[in-house]
Amino acid sequence: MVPFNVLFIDSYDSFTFNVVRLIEKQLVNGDELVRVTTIRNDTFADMKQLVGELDYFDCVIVGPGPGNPVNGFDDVGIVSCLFSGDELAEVPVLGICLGFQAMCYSQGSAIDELETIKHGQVYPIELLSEKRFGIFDGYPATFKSVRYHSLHVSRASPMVIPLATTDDENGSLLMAAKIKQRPWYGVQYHPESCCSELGDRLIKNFLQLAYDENVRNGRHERKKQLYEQNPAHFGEKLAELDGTIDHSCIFKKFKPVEKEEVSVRKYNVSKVAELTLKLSDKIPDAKFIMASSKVADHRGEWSIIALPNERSVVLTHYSQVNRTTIYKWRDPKVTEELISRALNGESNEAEFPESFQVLHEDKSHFWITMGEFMTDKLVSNHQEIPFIGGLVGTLGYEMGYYVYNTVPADERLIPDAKLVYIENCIVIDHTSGQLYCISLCDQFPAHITQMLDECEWLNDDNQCRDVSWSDQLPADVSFDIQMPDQEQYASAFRRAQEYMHRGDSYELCLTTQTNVTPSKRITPWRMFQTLVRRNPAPFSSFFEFSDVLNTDNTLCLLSTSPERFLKWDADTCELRPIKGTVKKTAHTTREQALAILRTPKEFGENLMILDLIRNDLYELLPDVTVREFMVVEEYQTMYQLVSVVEARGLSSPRVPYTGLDVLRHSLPPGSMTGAPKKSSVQLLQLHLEPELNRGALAGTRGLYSGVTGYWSANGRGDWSVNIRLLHTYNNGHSWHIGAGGALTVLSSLDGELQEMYTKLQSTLQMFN
Ligand SMILES: C=C(O[C@@H]1C=C(C(=O)O)C=C[C@H]1O)C(=O)O
Ligand SMILES: NC(=O)CC[C@H](N)C(=O)O
Repeated sequence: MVPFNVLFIDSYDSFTFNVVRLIEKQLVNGDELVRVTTIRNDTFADMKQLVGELDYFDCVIVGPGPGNPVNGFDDVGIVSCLFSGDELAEVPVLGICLGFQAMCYSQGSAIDELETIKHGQVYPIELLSEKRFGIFDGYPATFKSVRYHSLHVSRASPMVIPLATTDDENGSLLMAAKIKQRPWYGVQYHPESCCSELGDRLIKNFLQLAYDENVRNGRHERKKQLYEQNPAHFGEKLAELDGTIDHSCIFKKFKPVEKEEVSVRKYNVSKVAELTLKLSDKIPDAKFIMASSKVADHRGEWSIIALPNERSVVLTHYSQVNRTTIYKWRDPKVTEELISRALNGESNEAEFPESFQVLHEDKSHFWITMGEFMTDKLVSNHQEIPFIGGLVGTLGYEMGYYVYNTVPADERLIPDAKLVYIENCIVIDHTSGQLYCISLCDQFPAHITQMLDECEWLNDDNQCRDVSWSDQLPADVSFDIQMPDQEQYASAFRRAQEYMHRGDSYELCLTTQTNVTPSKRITPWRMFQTLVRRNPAPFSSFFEFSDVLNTDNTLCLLSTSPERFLKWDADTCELRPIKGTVKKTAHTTREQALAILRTPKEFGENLMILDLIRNDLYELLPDVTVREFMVVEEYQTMYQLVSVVEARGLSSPRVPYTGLDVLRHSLPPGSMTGAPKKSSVQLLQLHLEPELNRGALAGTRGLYSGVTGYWSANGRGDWSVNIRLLHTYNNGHSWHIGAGGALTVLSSLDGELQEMYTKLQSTLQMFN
């Protein structure tokens, strides 16, 4: 039987797939499955192209999005002209938010900016008394729904039949309507938000109305005939439209096998978090650390010390020149000069040492390179341990969707991603007090196990806590600190407000860059030791890559991140977006922080990102739930509002994706962009941040706002957001610190400036 087909038109919104999944969950006419085909608002250049496709669909749903339907195709694509001609006259349509506004506008209604804008706010929607049928069949007189809009239907034309309203500071506002003589319906609110009630009923009612309408007007019969004439062609047509949005996977999923060479040696150790750093300090070899310097529920339970060796392969991507280098860690034949010539295309392969390769590929293909690199290394061993070896490293902000490294190719080349393949590691479970020395090839360094065997304090909490290093940096070093310019910040803030008032974004995470130059280089390890003492956090990371010998062109990253971006195991993904920040003073209690963090401003800020994260997950996975809703977490210098979202289904044979796909797909982290992601990222990168961060590299964020973590050989992964970190591209001769926060229409300049400084201080304080 041919399913009930819905054409969904997406305006590059960050809530799209929340709606799409809601539609797919419904059954029409009791038992007909619903199939949704999603296209973008610019997939077709005009209505003539789209009209030929309509007979394949039972109805059209026009989703939310940035922009204003009044501004035409450039702003909202085909949504600007969907309703103006007769092409859709008989087609049942549901417009949501932007789609609703476009529909009403086409009928002669006026669209204007709201006086008081609502982004991520819950309101009672009141049905006009006689309208509790049709799309509102079975509804109570009022129900709660989330609003995300700057614009509204300020004057409804006579063609618009009002169905629902809400009241706020703006007066009474139109929240739902039907168009006269057309099977067209629309809602201004967002039925798909996780804080909206009865969203599924609205969709179900609409789909049923669409079915009944099509039976009446003959469209149902036409679609049936089209299908019966050539079912294969019908299917191909839908597949072709589905393919207009790239949902390919990085590599074909397979079941890895157990490998005998994997060795694990266990020690009982103290549960004290400082153990990791104290132990690291005793290991003279190079190491990368993903440590918990603050153990808390569900995060920071594990610490990892990854030990690179001469067999470790280093993958580095430079999107400025679309090239990836692959070589062995500290291979004496791989020099800075060789890399530089290879990246600029000045050398040929015959000159390359054996371990060295350069791939000409864009950042999107880099993910495939990662996947190919790992496919023969994935094993089924030790699923209970989060990391057993594998790729560790960092992916910068510009690796994400819609962001580009805008530093010209003839300027200094900045890596956007660096990952090192690790065969040996120490993994510590702080909750059970277990330490594992793991080798993927049964060659764990003997001198380290010997050191552990002889170590007398591994089990002694007090001795573990007693770290010997200072919380101060060496007194003979001074620091030149270039802070963000307040005037520039104020100007960017005001322009951000204009964009949000115009409806181009609902939330913008505006960030600044601070540069610190020490009078004398301090080793990254010494810097990190002080940083973690000053600002302990569950996701502290230390990466001094030093992957090429004899060069200062080396990437280092010292992070004290409070925020997990994405963790995955065999079936489940977990994301923990933080949105909402209160500075800690001697007088703020947790209760007071909670009261502030639950005000409309912080609530809306968090909800928008929560819905965005649901969307990013729903795009690939069928089962997404909000496990924790806006809880307060306490850190050294601030309180933060955190939500936890979980998605299941990675192990399902119906899901072609792996955790790596989810990671690729959901970068950059929504908590660092704002919503909708595409428009917000572009406004930030092209219009707001270049001037504000003139000292930085042409408006790029670099490692800040990216992620750091691992993809383990046993298939698991865990990545934290690159915030509260220092990073350097020149081995610590100068450091960059990013700090920022999400702006909404409820933000005040002073409040946001304070928040940005509070975050900046969490790292900058180490220089005092
Ligand atoms: C932008 C930063 O932090 C992000 C923004 C937050 C906010 O707006 O409340 C909170 C945590 C991070 O997701 C930063 O620390 O620089
Ligand atoms: N969520 C939306 O669809 C928003 C529509 C429109 N851009 C507005 O801001 O009002």
